[in-house]
Amino acid sequence: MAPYVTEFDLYEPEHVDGKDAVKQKVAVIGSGSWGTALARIAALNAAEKKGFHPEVRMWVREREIPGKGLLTELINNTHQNSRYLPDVSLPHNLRAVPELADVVKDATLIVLVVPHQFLTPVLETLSKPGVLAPNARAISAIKGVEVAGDQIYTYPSIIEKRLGIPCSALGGANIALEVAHSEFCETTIGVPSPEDAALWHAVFDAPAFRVHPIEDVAGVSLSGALKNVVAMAAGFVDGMGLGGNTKAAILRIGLLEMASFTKEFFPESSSLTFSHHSAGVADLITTSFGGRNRKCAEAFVKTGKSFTQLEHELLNGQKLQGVATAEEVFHFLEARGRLQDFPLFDKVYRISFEDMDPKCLFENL
Ligand SMILES: NC(=O)C1=CN([C@@H]2O[C@H](COP(=O)(O)OP(=O)(O)OC[C@H]3O[C@@H](n4cnc5c(N)ncnc54)[C@H](O)[C@@H]3O)[C@@H](O)[C@H]2O)C=CC1
Ligand SMILES: O=C(CO)COP(=O)(O)O
Repeated sequence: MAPYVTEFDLYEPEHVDGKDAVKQKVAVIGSGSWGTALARIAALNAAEKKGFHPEVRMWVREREIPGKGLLTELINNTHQNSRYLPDVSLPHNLRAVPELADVVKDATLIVLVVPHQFLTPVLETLSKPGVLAPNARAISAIKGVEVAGDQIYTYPSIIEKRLGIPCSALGGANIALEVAHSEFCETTIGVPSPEDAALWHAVFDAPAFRVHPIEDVAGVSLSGALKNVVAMAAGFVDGMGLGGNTKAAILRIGLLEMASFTKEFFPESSSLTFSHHSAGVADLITTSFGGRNRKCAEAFVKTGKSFTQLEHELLNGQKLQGVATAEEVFHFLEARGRLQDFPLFDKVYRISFEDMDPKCLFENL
């Protein structure tokens, strides 16, 4: 079983003739609310810590903002990403860049944080010869899974395979706006080696953003995906006007399904990831009270509108991840003939996609 917290030595840059042998260069791919919040922390740390290139680049999908100009210029001139992270000042060493290849040029530490729907074209560009530095390593903060028939893949495993570089996972009770306002919280990073632990800890650890590395990449990534499905169930509970007892019961049952799912299909993962870490129980709680999946699921029950419409109306360009994950997980369990042991995951799908009455959520739980 993976240890409770990985032991690692704090990152110390190597020196040659009194100078840093390697300057770590951080690139952040994604500039939504979470991408911008993570880029902000990485840039604050890079400006202060030894061994880091001071500029952090963030990939921004270029667009014209009517009456205001190009989005990248707007972010670089105002040092704010007003669309996705309003009223948050960004450090001046964080630079918005529209070309993906320019963002990762010479980068040694690459943070992937696009909504999972948009990862495929990103990986296509990054996998072209010469785009990535040979010593690059990645971390995924993406919450979702990919399913093909009866096979399921986490994003770090997809990234690692496609790009041929080690990939860690970052996840925790981290609502982006709260993190960007420096409200104290924790995050978990699943790492393939102590070296990755040291580097990613150096990139992200901050007084109000405590980073705990563990040797469970799949567990961290999966818990981030599966808790979104449970958070939808929590939203259905809110939509039906039910109280705290019901929601707590749903979270407990959901956490058990998350842990059973991981134990059965990713046996190398540790059950401690769910019970002891921010990526598990803590992320489930915060998302089920303050997340976008919860909010849209509540409105789904109250209004009868589709999730596509609610995403458009309620999220101002941000993306819902739980609906797609509920669908992926349902089809995977169906293909494996294992739906009967995951009644909560099953119901979330049927309520979302098959017009099942939300009151049926509690049957067979
Ligand atoms: N927002 C949050 O509080 C947290 C989010 N996450 C995860 O981080 C990942 C990224 O989420 P957010 O940063 O919140 O993004 P978001 O939900 O704010 O989405 C906006 C982002 O999507 C991009 N986008 C929209 N349409 C696109 C397209 N057609 N092609 C490429 N990109 C497109 C936008 O440029 C922008 O970067 C997700 O997997 C999410 O679950 C994880 C923890 C916290
Ligand atoms: O993952 C999150 C918090 O850790 C955010 O969840 P939502 O996508 O539901 O807002």
